[in-house]
Amino acid sequence: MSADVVPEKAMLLVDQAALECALTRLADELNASFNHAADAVVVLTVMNGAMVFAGQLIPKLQFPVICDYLHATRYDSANKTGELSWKVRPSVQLFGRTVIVLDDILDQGVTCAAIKAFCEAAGAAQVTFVVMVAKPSGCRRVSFEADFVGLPIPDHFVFGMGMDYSGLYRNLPAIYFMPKEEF
Ligand SMILES: O=P(O)(O)OC[C@H]1O[C@H](OP(=O)(O)OP(=O)(O)O)[C@H](O)[C@@H]1O
Ligand code: HPA
Repeated sequence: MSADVVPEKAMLLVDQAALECALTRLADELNASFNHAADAVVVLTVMNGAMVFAGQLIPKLQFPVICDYLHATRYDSANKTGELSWKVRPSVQLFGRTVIVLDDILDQGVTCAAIKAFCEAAGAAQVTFVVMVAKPSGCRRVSFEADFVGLPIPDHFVFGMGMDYSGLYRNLPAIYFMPKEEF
């Protein structure tokens, strides 16, 4: 997608080159941590936001993986409460498995905390959270930190690289934010 379809007043926060570096570093860290796993690792992508992140990160992983997804969202047309609503649960059995969860953004922490509780209740042996970007800990509504973070970002509403702004712009290949006065 070319820059002329970025919304007016949007500011670039992380360009494509910086994202590529962050994804390569994340993959190196994951490859170092999981290359001795005895069994295939279940990689769960959190739809919708993490689809672009996962699509770029997963091909860089060099250990056996079973790819699956879950769909959980806090905001959609049927739910404006900010509570997590589950649309699709993972299909693969998590019991006894090593699980890596990929999400695009850690903000208030509600989504990741609920997914962690779900995986633990399903009997996963180990659950590791990998997020493309993380807002500062002060943004959390529940206590949660990811195990691996691509890039720390400031507390702005961000979009692009899978993250939406009013349902749009997930296809932007970089991360943008809207200045607070425009938001
Ligand atoms: O840390 P939190 O404050 O819980 O927010 C993070 C979550 O919010 C977004 O999902 P959203 O519910 O907007 O659905 P989407 O992935 O379909 O955009 C994002 O993709 C994360 O999964
Ligand atoms: O800043 C954000 N942008 C897009 N989606 C989000 N979900 C939580 N925070 C954000």
